[in-house]
Amino acid sequence: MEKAVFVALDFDSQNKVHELLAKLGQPQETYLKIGMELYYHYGSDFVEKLVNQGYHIFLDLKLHDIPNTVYQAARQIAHLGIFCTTIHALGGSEMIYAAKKGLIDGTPTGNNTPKLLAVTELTSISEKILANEQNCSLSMTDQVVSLAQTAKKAGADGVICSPLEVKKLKKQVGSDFLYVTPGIRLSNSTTDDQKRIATPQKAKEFGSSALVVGRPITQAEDPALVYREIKKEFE
Ligand SMILES: O=C(O)c1cc(=O)[nH]c(=O)n1[C@@H]1O[C@H](COP(=O)(O)O)[C@@H](O)[C@H]1O
Repeated sequence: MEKAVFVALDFDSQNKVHELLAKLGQPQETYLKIGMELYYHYGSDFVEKLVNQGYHIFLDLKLHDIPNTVYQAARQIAHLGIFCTTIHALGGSEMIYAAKKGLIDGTPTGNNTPKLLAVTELTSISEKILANEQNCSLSMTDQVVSLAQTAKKAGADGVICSPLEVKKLKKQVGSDFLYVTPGIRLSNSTTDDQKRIATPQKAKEFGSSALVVGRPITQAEDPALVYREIKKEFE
């Protein structure tokens, strides 16, 4: 996982996924993220197909429910042979603990338990939205640190956050925890709906463990070129 670049497959059809993978021309060790869009369309068969082809799959379903429901869902997810999955840290420590236990209990003997990543504040949330809509009196960084501390205590393996928070997180939460960062944009990319962004180079300087990149790669004229550029900048 260290220094992985997860390509976010935010597509509405399998054909588009296969077209992109053919363009990337990458062998099996590629890290891919499957999100709600593909999962709700094709279900777990599609996930298992890519797992069986040897890809490292980040299944991003962002679970957020009562602990028992999340435990049962995580137990099912653990059968799929995926590399990591997500929950919302805002669900609280009991829910995070239940997710971790579900992943452990559901992992078939001999397989690795999927890593559990807790989403802190989405990278589409600004300081202003945090204050005005979530009524949070902490600064963004302090709120992310607080959620990460809760997630770590409850057994998560890492968090999803913006690269902008990683430096402080490493100091206050520790280096023995994963900091996986979306909100990645090259200096010439559009920001789209992302608010807390950084370049791969900056993410590297701040200490991100891994990147999540969607549109800058998937919507590029030459996705393989951009993918290689991002990997080179980050590694
Ligand atoms: O959990 C995530 O992966 C995630 C968390 C977050 O805070 N922000 C965020 O953008 N993501 C995901 O990362 C990807 C970013 O996509 P792009 O903005 O197209 O690079 C999307 O698949 C999002 O679902």
